[in-house]
Amino acid sequence: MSAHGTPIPMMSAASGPLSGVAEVPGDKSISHRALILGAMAVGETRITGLLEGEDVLDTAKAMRAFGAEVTRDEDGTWHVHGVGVGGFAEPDQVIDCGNSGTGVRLIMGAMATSPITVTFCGDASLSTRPMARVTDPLALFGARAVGRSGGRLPMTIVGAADPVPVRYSVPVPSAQVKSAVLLAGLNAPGQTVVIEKEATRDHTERMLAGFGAEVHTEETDAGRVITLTGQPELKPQGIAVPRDPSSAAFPVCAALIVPGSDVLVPGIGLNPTRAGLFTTLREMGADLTYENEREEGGEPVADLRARYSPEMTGIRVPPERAASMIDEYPILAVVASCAEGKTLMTGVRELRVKESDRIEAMAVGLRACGVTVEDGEDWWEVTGLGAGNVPGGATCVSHLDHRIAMSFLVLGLAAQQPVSVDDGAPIATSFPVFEPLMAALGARIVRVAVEN
Ligand SMILES: O=C(O)C1=C[C@@H](OP(=O)(O)O)[C@@H](O)[C@H](O)C1
Ligand SMILES: C=C(OP(=O)(O)O)C(=O)O
Repeated sequence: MSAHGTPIPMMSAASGPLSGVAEVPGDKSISHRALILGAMAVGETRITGLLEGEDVLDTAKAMRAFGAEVTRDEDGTWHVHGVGVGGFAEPDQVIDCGNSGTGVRLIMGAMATSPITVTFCGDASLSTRPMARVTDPLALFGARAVGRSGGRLPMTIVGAADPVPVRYSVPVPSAQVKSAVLLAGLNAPGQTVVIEKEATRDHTERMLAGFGAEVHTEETDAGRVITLTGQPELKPQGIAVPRDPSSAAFPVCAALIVPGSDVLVPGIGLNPTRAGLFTTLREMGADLTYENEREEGGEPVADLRARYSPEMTGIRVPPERAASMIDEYPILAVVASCAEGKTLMTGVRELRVKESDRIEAMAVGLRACGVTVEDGEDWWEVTGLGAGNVPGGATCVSHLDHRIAMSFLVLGLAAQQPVSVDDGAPIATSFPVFEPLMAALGARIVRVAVEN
């Protein structure tokens, strides 16, 4: 089964130098938040650069079901007419969040302090992912959740009619959990406090402040303490979504491992809570430079230039960096396969509960491509073979996971034999223009016809 339809088998093969400019689409995390906060503001929010991937389109659909008016101009500008904090209507249909953990968890938070009852579902991947991490703190506000065993979707949330504010220490490093609690806190009276030991992406805090909410972050010995004052009137915004560093990772890493490549990826968001991969690649010896560093819409941005880097070496990636590159470990493992020596990644337990168990999915596929990978619950280690030495030649299983599919397709560009993936359909959840964008750089990535 694919994310939203028929599987699309794909294959990639050794390519000539990749060159050109790769304009990757808008940031997925920021796009979800722009739609949700736009729907909770009073008046019209205007969004440019919104990611039009399936995950975000499912969130747009959900916001309509809650009563917001969400429209798109022909030029790709989106408009959200919000209903105000506490103004969500009860949807008359099940909210299908497709493949998106961010979508379902943030929307659960946003509705949990309104007196409405909502049933959520998702695809086969999302239906395996843990939701108790969100419904536990939402229960403290007074919301009730009934789902499948193990706290899985489909799940119904009965929102709190008289919510109370909450003080919550997030037990796992998760921006989705933090954001769900903050969004729930919007419609609770008084102050909601979230404490996170490890800093995770802070787009919700930044955007809440942009919409006029009173939100403060304090760095303490216990971690980040975020305090939100409830029941604000959110003021609609103009939001320019920066390009997604998690999508930029694919053309950047492809350029580093394909001989002769020189690729420019302009306008990439380099919020420090997201940029860990690029720091790691530079430590490995990648020829990766930041050009034209600037600030756009309150986020640091630069043009990334990546050139073929045959001399990269394996490193130990520090566990405290994990949150800032959590979605980038699969593609880092591909680069690590083409570097000299071992790359050890620790503190990465969370990779096991993404769209797939990403350590397992990558380890199995890389081994089939001739790379040695060892792993434990919270770590994995890739033994690099050096530039040009990865055999490839396998069909890898994507497990409904866009990042697994894209990672193996990038590996095939630098491997000795082509690499196939059983299903590239999930790529459309986050990077709908991956195929034409990579083709324009010179990458040989094709769909494989299925015989009936
Ligand atoms: O808040 C977000 O937008 C996201 C948070 C991360 O998930 P967790 O919060 O589960 O770590 C990340 O993996 C996901 O792609 C997007
Ligand atoms: C983990 C991811 O997304 P989500 O949790 O929103 O499904 C991702 O995009 O890599």
